[in-house]
Amino acid sequence: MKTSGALLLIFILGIVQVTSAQSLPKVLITYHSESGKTKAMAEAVAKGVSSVKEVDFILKPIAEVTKDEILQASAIILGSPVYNGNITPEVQAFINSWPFDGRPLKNKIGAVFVTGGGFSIGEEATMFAMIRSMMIHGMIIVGGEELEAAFGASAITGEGDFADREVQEIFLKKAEGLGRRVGELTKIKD
Ligand SMILES: Cc1cc2nc3c(=O)[nH]c(=O)nc-3n(C[C@H](O)[C@H](O)[C@H](O)COP(=O)(O)O)c2cc1C
Repeated sequence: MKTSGALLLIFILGIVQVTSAQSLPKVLITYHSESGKTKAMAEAVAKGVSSVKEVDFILKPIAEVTKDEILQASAIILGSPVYNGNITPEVQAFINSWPFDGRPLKNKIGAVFVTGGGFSIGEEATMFAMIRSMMIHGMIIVGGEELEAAFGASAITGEGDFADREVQEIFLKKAEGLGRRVGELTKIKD
């Protein structure tokens, strides 16, 4: 009798654990990156999200994201390199693939990050291209923790001291702060 009681308790605890693991809000961090700079920013965003307890995240390139992952995410943090002052065609195609009928993305949190070769040759325009699309879907837009990441996190990767190097710490910190803020707000909201 005692043994069966203990087994029942273990079974119930197992169910509770599985249920609570399943119900954690999820942040989808996704990006396009050809030479690794935007990927490095995405990893820093993930570091920020992972510092928040009871929030899960998925980190993967846009090419690997499924429709279910988009639908199930409580927040989407999207990253693009700047190409000719804009998002890349791959990021545009990804956004175009988001389900629209019934506006299933409405009230999900949205945030953005970019990397661009130079100062003031497209990084803000690229952030706003993604933000505009997110707002068309009814998403709630969130900027970074710092004033210097007000619209999202950006990194300069090809000009002056920032050329021919890894993405610099000052930019990675902005990305991390963005992830942490989105994580915290996702937790409050869900
Ligand atoms: C086709 C192409 C167009 C680009 N256009 C711009 C641009 O308009 N402005 C800018 O700041 N950087 C531009 N860049 C530089 C990239 O945005 C920059 O190198 C970025 O960090 C690359 O990201 P990735 O390493 O994740 O691919 C361009 C790069 C390519 C390949």
